[in-house]
Amino acid sequence: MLDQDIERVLFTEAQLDTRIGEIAAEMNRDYAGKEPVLISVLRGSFVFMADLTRKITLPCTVDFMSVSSYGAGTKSSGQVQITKDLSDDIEGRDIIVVEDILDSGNTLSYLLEILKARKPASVKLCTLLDKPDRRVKDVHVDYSGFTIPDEFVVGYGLDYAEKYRNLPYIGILKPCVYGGE
Ligand SMILES: O=P(O)(O)OC[C@H]1O[C@H](OP(=O)(O)OP(=O)(O)O)[C@H](O)[C@@H]1O
Ligand code: HPA
Ligand SMILES: [Mg+2]
Repeated sequence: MLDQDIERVLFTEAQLDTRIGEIAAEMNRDYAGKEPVLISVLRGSFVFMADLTRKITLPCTVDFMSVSSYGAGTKSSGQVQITKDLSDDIEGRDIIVVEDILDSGNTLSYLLEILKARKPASVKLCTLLDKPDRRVKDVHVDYSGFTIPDEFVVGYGLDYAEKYRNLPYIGILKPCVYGGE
């Protein structure tokens, strides 16, 4: 059972649902009269993206980009690779980048630079989790779900070595699972 590898639950399904409703309500106000493009950063943000977009009542479009920097470990390699690019042009569009977690900042600082170079009308960042203790790159966040301590978390899209993404809650992984103390 996946549950056995979890030290403690950080956010339950109900807590996630409530907070995501609040973020969507803010977006519904901020983008009234506009038609933003929500860009999901795969793979980690797929669950958050699905729940967030269903709470957005504005006309919007979705697109997907895939980047990877963690491989099978718990520390950023610092090397970010685009493994799938967007399907559509974003020039002149209001874009909202949707991420599961902002940790070292390596992924998003790289990604945001690439997206800004494509001349969108505006760029905002929405991250479900923010882990500021491990930041090495400065990244401005517009919508943040929760600030979390310096622990490796999994579930609700977040993985360790590609596992645990299907847990419906967010939990702290037992360090013994990844060889920590
Ligand atoms: O701020 P950072 O230290 O860069 O970490 C955050 C990024 O790392 C994870 O992705 P990962 O590279 O593991 O790919 P994944 O989304 O497929 O799990 C996570 O989903 C974020 O995209
Ligand atoms: O705490 C984390 N959990 C899962 N993936 C991650 N990518 C960066 N930080 C994390
Ligand atoms: Mg990951």
